[in-house]
Amino acid sequence: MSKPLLSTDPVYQKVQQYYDANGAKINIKQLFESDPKRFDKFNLTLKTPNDGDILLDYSKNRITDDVWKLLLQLAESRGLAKARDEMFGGTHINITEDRAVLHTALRNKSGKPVMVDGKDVMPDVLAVLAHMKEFTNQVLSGEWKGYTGKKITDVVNIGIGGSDLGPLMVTEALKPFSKGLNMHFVSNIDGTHLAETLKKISAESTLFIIASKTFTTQETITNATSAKTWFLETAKDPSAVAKHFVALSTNEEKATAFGIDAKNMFGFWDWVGGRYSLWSAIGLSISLSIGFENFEKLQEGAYFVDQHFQTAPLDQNVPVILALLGIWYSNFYGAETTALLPYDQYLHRFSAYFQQGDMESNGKGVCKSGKRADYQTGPIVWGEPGTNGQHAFYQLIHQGTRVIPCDFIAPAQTHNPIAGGIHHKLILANFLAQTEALALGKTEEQVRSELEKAGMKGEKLENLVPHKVFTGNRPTNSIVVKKVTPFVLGALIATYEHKIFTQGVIWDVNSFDQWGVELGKALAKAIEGDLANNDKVSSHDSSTNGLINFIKSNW
Ligand SMILES: O=P(O)(O)OC[C@H]1O[C@@](O)(CO)[C@@H](O)[C@@H]1O
Repeated sequence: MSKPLLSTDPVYQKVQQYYDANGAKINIKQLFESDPKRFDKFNLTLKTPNDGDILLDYSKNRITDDVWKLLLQLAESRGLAKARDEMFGGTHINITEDRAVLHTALRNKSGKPVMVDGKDVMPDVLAVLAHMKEFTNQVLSGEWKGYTGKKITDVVNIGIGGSDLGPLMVTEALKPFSKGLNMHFVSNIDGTHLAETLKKISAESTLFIIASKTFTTQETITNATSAKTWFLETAKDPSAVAKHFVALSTNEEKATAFGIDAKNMFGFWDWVGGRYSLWSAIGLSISLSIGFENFEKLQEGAYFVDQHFQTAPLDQNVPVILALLGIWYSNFYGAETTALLPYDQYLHRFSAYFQQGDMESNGKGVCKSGKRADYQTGPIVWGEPGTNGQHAFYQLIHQGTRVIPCDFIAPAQTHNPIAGGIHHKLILANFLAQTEALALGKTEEQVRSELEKAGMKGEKLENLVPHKVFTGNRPTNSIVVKKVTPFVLGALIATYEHKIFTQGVIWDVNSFDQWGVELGKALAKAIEGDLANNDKVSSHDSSTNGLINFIKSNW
């Protein structure tokens, strides 16, 4: 049963009224001045079994007790609890594809069944995990040999979107846990991506993973075909393919048609969305990189947050808190983007991962009811690791005209305490300073006083002052973990998955289909034909005709 448009929800309208009356007056610095213990009220700690605490500090936000209560009521009025139970319960909440959404089943450590259409899917899930474990151990032990008898030294994951971004992000984030294989990721159909990778590997000691939920994605099949051709130029014997190619897919028919041996197939199911699939067979490259035991710890971290998300009261629920803050800024303050800023170099692909995770889930303009949303839905997600971002775009975040809610993520401990730990102390100091500066800013009086102390005066000083004022009042969340471990990373990823889910419920969009990627693919197919010869084209709009004809006159 579809919901009324968010804008017609009585609680939403109360939030709007509160915003209209107070939004412009809420000032983070004043909130801290009026309540020096503000942090105590707006922070939450998750106590993990063996990986330390995870702290969420959401006090540096433009929220008062009153609006926070209203936002929590909004989550209730939009039926979050019921929607959450439907997801975990296997209801076909992906209504346009008539599918359940159960990436959570992949990491279900309860020992209890998960029913999809009357069938417990856990035996199949566990069977694939067992196959992944066996294969991982065979490769890492050297038992699995290439066609010349050499052990595998390099793994090339060929996939795109959810079949690339998750494995790439996680293997980068958990490099300290690497078991020693050289990991490569090829995603772009631009031949450069594969060509540059092939320069680094030897056919006889490389395992190619063809990762594709549908096994129809043009980029992946093109790259896989070229990789197989390259491989056979050396190996010659087609039977060697079975030792060097495996497939991760829901489509066994297409994978075997490609030439993958059925026993080298690692399957998953249509109730696993591509951008939620790293927990599935798609995570095989992760398992090969860090070992199956660490892959399971990654899953356990996600399961820990699944439990938290399902059981914690909404006002003590980390994904819900992050979701409601995002709604407050996007639907009321008009923020169009949100920045993910990990202060940990290993997490350098974290933001890129959630560009797909968030924007492909909630980048929807039509609600589940079929009505067009007359309010903002999914934000633009972006970001780079600190401190690099500080030297690229923090000028805009600090002094620009836009509200950019930022999530900072930082580990108390580094994996690389080089130079006596000074590097880590400095990155932590920068992380802490940035959130403080964004919240509190620097007043005109402070600027003037500083410039006068530096000996500046008169017109020169007056002209400079406005340019050096920091308005502050720029909202941030800080998530601090003890150390980035497989468990902690799994918890972080699941936290954001459930934040995205929660926002999708409130906006009433289907967070689990992605029809928006289809039109471009279809048009590309048509243009492929135009590029098959040197004839001038005139069948498109004048821009596309002009572009095609220019390319043809220059190739
Ligand atoms: O895993 P596959 O089926 O090759 O899809 C790859 C990616 O393509 C999409 O854009 C869907 O077409 C993403 O949703 C998906 O993760």
